[in-house]
Amino acid sequence: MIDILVTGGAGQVGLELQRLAWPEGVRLHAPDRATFDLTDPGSVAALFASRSFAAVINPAAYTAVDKAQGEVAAAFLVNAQGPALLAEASARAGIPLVQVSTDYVFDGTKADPYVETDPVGPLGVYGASKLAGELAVRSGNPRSVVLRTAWVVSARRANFLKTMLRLAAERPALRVVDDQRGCPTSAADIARALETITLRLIEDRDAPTGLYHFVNAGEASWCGLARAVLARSAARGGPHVPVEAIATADYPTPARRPANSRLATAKIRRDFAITPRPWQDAIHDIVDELVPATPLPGA
Ligand SMILES: NC(=O)C1=CN([C@@H]2O[C@H](COP(=O)(O)OP(=O)(O)OC[C@H]3O[C@@H](n4cnc5c(N)ncnc54)[C@H](OP(=O)(O)O)[C@@H]3O)[C@@H](O)[C@H]2O)C=CC1
Ligand SMILES: Cc1cn([C@H]2C[C@H](O)[C@@H](COP(=O)(O)OP(=O)(O)O[C@H]3O[C@@H](C)C(=O)[C@@H](O)[C@H]3O)O2)c(=O)[nH]c1=O
Ligand SMILES: [Mg+2]
Repeated sequence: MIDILVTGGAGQVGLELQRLAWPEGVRLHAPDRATFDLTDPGSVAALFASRSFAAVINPAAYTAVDKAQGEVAAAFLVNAQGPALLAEASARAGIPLVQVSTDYVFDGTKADPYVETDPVGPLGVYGASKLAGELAVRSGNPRSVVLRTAWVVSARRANFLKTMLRLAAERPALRVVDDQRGCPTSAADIARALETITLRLIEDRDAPTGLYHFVNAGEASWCGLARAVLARSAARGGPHVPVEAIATADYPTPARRPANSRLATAKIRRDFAITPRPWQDAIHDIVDELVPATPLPGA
């Protein structure tokens, strides 16, 4: 039996990893936070002593971008110290580690999509803590992949897509920033990419390691994403309201966010033969799950 440890099993990506059909003979272990705290050295040691894993996937994180500005220690504990402990334990066990990271490691000043070799420069605590996690993983376990993704959406847990549907049901109109551009990405698609990478690392000692970007194809502003979500909702008889395009200056937040955090995916396409689908297709699947189609009158 091939046992794979998945952290943060109740999060967006952790849940989708468990919804995937894994090959026969592969078993996921996704302990909840009450039974496994990745920031506690004793908890990590006990889990690794309890069975021999073939690989670790770490999507667990402190993901509250604005709140992190006032909770620096808590963000670094989960996003940097946790990954450092996992890197140490997995390296000692001689197994690969796949870490999930973020587009918010970039400052957003580049005109084009970011590639893996571009310099980083996080604008906030969340991005800085995730960057520290990347470095801890890469230095602590050479058999590791750090997968940067962005703008994660799914039908479960809290995310921007679900916020837009909720607000559309509560308000006559929405105002959403149109000058931050990125790549909306389905948690289910991230889970499939993680599966491909992890199985490859388990099977092949010479599998590629290091930094990779994975996002759905295409790009959007938050305003564009909101409009696409509500258009799909409207088509199914769900909540929809007009979305006004505003500037970042008109929507003040505690954390600064990059104006451009689009990620280029040529490297993961080449090394892992992973082909991301357009973000619009992913958004349709998720909205369709959340907004059951209303039959037409008389139908
Ligand atoms: N969400 C996004 O838009 C983006 C996310 N990412 C990265 O992708 C990864 C997955 O994100 P996503 O699925 O959205 O995250 P979620 O916030 O949905 O889930 C994170 C999970 O981590 C768990 N967790 C937090 N602290 C600990 C701890 N100390 N020990 C064990 N588990 C812990 C949470 O537990 P609990 O259930 O108790 O809250 C939760 O289940 C993260 O690494 C994130 O940084 C990258 C780009 C965009
Ligand atoms: C709710 C709302 C947000 N906004 C703006 C605020 C912000 O600039 C932008 C996105 O809002 P959110 O706070 O939902 O998104 P944010 O928490 O910044 O999302 C980020 O999460 C972390 C975990 C990541 O790693 C990133 O890739 C990214 O997905 O939209 C509006 O303009 N109008 C609104 O009604
Ligand atoms: Mg948020």
